[in-house]
Amino acid sequence: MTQLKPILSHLDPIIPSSTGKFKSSPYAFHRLRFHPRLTLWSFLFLFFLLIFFFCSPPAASSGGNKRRSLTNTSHSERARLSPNWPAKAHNSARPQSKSGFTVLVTGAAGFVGTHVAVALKNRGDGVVGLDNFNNYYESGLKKARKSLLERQGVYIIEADINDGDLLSKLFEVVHFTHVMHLAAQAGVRYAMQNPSSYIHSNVNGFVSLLEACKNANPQPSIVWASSSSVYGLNSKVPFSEKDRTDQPASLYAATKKAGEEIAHTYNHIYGLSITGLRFFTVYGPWGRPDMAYYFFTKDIIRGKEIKIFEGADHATVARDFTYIDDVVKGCLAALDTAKKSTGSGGKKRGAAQLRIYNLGNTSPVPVGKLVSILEKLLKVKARKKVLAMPRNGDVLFTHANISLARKELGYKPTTDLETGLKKFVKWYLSYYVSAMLKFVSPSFLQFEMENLPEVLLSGISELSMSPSASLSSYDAVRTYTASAYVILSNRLGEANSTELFPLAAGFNYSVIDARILALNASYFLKAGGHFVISSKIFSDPEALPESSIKEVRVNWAKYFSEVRNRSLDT
Ligand SMILES: O=C(O)[C@H]1O[C@H](OP(=O)(O)OP(=O)(O)OC[C@H]2O[C@@H](n3ccc(=O)[nH]c3=O)[C@H](O)[C@@H]2O)[C@H](O)[C@@H](O)[C@H]1O
Repeated sequence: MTQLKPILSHLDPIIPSSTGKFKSSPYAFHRLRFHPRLTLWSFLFLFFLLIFFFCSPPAASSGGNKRRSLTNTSHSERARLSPNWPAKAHNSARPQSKSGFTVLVTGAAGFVGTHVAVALKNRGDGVVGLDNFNNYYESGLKKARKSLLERQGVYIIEADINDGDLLSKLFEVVHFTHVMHLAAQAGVRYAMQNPSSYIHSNVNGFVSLLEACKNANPQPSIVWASSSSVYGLNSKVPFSEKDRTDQPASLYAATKKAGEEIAHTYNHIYGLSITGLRFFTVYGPWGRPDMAYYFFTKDIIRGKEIKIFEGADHATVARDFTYIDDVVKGCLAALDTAKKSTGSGGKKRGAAQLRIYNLGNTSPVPVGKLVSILEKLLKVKARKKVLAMPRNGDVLFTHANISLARKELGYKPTTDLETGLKKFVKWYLSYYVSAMLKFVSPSFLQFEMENLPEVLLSGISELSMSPSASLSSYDAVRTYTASAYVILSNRLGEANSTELFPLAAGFNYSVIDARILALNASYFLKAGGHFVISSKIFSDPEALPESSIKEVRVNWAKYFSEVRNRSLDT
């Protein structure tokens, strides 16, 4: 009976709640002893409470059938942080230039976060990154961005912005002058699959961060990423900051709009200086694989059909695609022009700056045009399917009016879509090819990354082989074969014969296409062949039945012995 006391204390007002004040009262004991029903109900209550506690899913990972649960660094996983993270953060935060800022970049392993963190570091600011490394998209890309940042001297803390304790500790260790808040659950359409992840990051996470900022002494100035999606169903073009933003078309947009209102509150009550930036479909190298330009590139290369959305009555869907370097300049200008927060230690001391700006390109481009630019750059014809835009949060078009940002931030985008996509495609191919090249001897392949798009079609002559290239180097690759397969139609004696090739393992199948095509191209070139790649990757190689995988392996081995013999003959 005694072990029930703390629990019963919440149920029975006659037992004092504070254990220190608890005195064993014969009256109380008497009441307990003579109310068996109360005891039974208490047991039941306790039982159901425990069941609820252990069975309820965390907010970020609540998912229905179609939902994907995102893994975030939870508070309990903080043990994964290196024990000397405060010292590392402290070092990383030290500005190199005299007038440099000390900036916390949240979402630093994300697309925009990585670019902004590098730009800040390069100009002499002290930068600490924070990222939860969730699995919304391929974690390898986030890790590669992290390595890039580490090479630049930026330390990233692996933690979630919802971890208030960690944030308070961080703000004690480092006196940030600025916070560039880019951590968010991105993506418009995914909000229908996993709505709670948007509330977790974009609402709860934002509040958690603002709480830490408001309590910090000194309070930092905050610049954060809102979104063009807040314009929702607004039809007045181009979108101006004065236009209505009360008709969000997706939960993503609604959470970004909520963020703008939350920013107002924290500015009003606590004197935090806050600047929101409405990004317009930002694209470029190190981009996000969930965005159309990125997965269109992947799918065009692999010959997979892409869906192009259109509005009612075949209306064109268009976006004001904005190149990453232009957006980074806008972010830095927002930090540079941000006034100081006025509060300290959680108290407001005067009115503080509150701003919102569009960061777009001011020239919307139809999605069809985006695809034709990619086709031109990749020299591969896309397999297109035009579809009515699903009702999943998308809007028909976006178009930024950037007069305000131009006037107050000096923001002036200079990159048109074709120029920006050219840089993206170059990066895409070099990123995925260079990763593959780690598996082969450096002398095996030497080619100009610039020429890779040629390779993908028929430009085998563009490929320059190292004189020391040898077939045995290819065998080295073979040892890594495993999880993914590509069909190559080759013209090496057997016109249009189709073979299944195992691809290099150690990578997610979705990221290897270009590397593999280049490798196979090199091999066949070495073998004296000419061939056209009409490649197609299985949409889900994991789904191949085990029996067919075995068969493929046998075919593969046979194939290579045949090819080797042939190449020796030539
Ligand atoms: O500015 C923003 O605030 C948002 O920009 C981005 O959203 P969106 O503009 O929707 O970009 P993205 O998905 O690349 O679709 C581009 C176009 O391709 C069309 N689209 C898309 C998929 C497809 O299969 N077919 C297609 O036609 C589609 O209809 C659309 O017209 C960010 O993802 C988001 O996080 C947020 O930052």
